[in-house]
Amino acid sequence: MILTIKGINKKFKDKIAVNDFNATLNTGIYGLLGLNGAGKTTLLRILADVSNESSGCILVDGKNKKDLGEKYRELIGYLPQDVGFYKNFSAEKFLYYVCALKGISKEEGKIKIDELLKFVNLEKDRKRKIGKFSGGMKQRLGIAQALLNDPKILILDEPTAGLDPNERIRFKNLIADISKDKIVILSTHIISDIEFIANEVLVMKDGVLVEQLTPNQMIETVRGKVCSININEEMLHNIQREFKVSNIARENGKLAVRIVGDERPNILGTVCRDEEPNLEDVFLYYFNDEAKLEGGISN
Ligand SMILES: Nc1ncnc2c1ncn2[C@@H]1O[C@H](COP(=O)(O)OP(=O)(O)OP(=O)(O)O)[C@@H](O)[C@H]1O
Repeated sequence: MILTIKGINKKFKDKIAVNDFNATLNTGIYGLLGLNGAGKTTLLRILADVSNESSGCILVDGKNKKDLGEKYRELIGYLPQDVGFYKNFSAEKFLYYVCALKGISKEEGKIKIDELLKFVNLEKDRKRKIGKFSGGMKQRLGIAQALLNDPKILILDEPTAGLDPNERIRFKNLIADISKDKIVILSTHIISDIEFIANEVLVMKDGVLVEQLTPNQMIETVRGKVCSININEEMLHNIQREFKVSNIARENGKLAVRIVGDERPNILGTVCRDEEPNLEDVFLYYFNDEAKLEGGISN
């Protein structure tokens, strides 16, 4: 299956949220990466057919979303940022409710619900009220509801938001498992969420697709632009002001500072060492000054 996003534009009054977005997606996992407000949700809502594009079109194997109508929606599984769970519903009741909305019969639904609750590891919690679920459990239930109609295109909007590290790993494994015969599109602003599972990363900035590359290709785009230097602590402030710092660590009483960018510091008596780039460096490079180093100095 080939999903073609062709010249998609979305305008809200005078705001262009998605700007001439073009991409071709095959089976596999695609990470849609961008800062808050980049236009990810807007694009995913258009792909999920809950919002209309201002112009452009979405094609599945060359057929227009608008002409396919209901047939298009049957291909889609969608996990929005806010699912709108009913707190008093049990997991099982909620899934039956979604089946009804999707036009899946009770008999067919029962088989699918049993299978999916097992798959997302919520079988023993099926009778529990969603109001008592953790963030990770809710996300797994969200995935289950998106998979009820066995979609060929799975759209996940910030699926790892609010998950703890363990839940994140479990969730990533689940996605990798699902993606064998599907197009999975997953939006995030956290690079580690897609580092090892995405076949391709689509970098979105101010509504525009700026790159569509494999994680390795992305890393290659910053090769030669990552270095580290050892400095005294009092120099850190100046370095941070002038360069993009991706990591700071203490080393023998000095600070080892990792820097990303086209330019390198030229400090008398210090040597700039070339470093092997990683996706964190890529993120910092693409998102420039908007992305700030979170956390402090690692020891
Ligand atoms: N209904 C709307 N009316 C007006 N402006 C909107 C509307 N929806 C989104 N926008 C604007 O479009 C831009 C893109 O928003 P969008 O939610 O798609 O970004 P995002 O990348 O998903 O960010 P986030 O991660 O914060 O959800 C933002 O500037 C947002 O304020």
